[in-house]
Amino acid sequence: MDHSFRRTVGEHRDAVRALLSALAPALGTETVPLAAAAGRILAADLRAPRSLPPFDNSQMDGYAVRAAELAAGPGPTLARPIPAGADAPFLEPGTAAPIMTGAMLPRGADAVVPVEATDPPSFPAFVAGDAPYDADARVAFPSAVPAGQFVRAAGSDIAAGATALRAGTRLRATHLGLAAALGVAGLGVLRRPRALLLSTGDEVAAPGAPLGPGQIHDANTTLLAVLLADAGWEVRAAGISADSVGAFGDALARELAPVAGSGEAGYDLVLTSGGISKGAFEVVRLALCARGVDFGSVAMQPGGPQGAGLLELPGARPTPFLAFPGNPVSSFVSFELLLRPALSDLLGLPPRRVVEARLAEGIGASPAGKLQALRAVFSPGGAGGAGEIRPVGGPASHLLHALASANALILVPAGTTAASAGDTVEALLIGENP
Ligand SMILES: Nc1nc2c(c(=O)[nH]1)N[C@H]1C(S)=C(S)[C@@H](COP(=O)(O)OP(=O)(O)OC[C@H]3O[C@@H](n4cnc5c(N)ncnc54)[C@H](O)[C@@H]3O)O[C@H]1N2
Ligand code: MOO
Repeated sequence: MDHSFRRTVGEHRDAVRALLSALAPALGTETVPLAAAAGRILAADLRAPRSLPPFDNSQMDGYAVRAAELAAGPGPTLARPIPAGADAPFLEPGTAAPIMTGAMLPRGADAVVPVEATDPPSFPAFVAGDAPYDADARVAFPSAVPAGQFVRAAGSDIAAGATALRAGTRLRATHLGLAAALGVAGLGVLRRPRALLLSTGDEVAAPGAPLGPGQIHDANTTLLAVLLADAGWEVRAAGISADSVGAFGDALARELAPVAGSGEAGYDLVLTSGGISKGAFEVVRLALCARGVDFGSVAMQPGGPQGAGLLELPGARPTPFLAFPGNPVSSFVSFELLLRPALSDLLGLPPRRVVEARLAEGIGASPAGKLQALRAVFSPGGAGGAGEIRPVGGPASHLLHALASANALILVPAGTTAASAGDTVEALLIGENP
């Protein structure tokens, strides 16, 4: 491989995909209780161990009846009420059984008449147990009731043995509610991949720490940790390494030392920020260019400087490694354009949506030959019309405030250097995934 690459966004994205492609099969699985499975990836198809509903039951508070009897002649007399959570006794011909929503439909019945459709429109006192059972209580029923009315048939939601959830599903509340209804207490999910995050720079201090002259607070650790955690990763934030090749190498070696007893490093990805461009103290590049990592430039702005490779440190397992640029917006754009697509492929992370939108104001000075990602606010159009998009801040990669107020990245193609108000552009939505 060329050790100082120049790549298009697509080429580097593919390189990142290739680097991480071994990840999913190597993750292994674990079984977790349902409440802990939210956001995790289902490891194998879940087959329904029973039907839902498990038995025919009533959809209304009312009376279980034989529909044909109502049309035929004198109304049925009242049987004893059917308690919920119990086996329903056979419905004798000529009778109607008071039944509550969810109670088992008695054999012999084929429809339910809601109580408000009868006369009187409320249950006699014995139904609630407020009076002794009264075989002489009379209720008038409508005469035309279709068979099946208000009956929830066994298996009408899902039949026993059918596939309830597919392997690869990123589990949400609705999936887990279904598993719970099927009586499944825990699910086999992919082990969460583990990432090690390391920020670099003598000028960078942890949020909360006092700042010396020329120092700034570390935005990247938080930004990247949250992006990875949202994507289902377990993240160890190893802090900030000084701008010294020795200190950086020591920090990496310490973090990647084999986990006691397992003989393996515990990370599936190491991600650094900063220290990779053309300065005099580019620690990441200097420390790792001879250790399996390639550094170079990708035709995008922000996010041009990049490093990627299989990190080889003595005593540690080769580990996928990515180096993002230090500017916070560059790190964010690198995650969205280069890393997220690989995570979507591997881990079922929903891809970001790309939309077309009309520019509310013109844009200019996009660098020739580079894809530019401009921060912007997208407003969806009404009634099928294209939405509108308005750039916020500017193209520079230190503008975190503008990034925080953006919900989209305008993607200005490599061949375009300017566009006018009213032109249609493509934008990546970076707000909540649908
Ligand atoms: N002569 C050149 N200089 C630069 C070039 C170039 O092509 N020629 N490229 C510029 C571009 S583009 C970028 S992006 C940056 C990338 O630089 P590095 O990845 O080496 O990052 P640093 O120099 O360490 O930092 C850049 C910038 O970001 C700030 N920073 C770093 N870490 C953090 C953090 N964790 N939280 C907040 N801010 C951080 C740092 O203070 C710098 O201001 O290089 C350009 N230079
Ligand atoms: O690529 Mo740098 O990320 O423009 O600021």
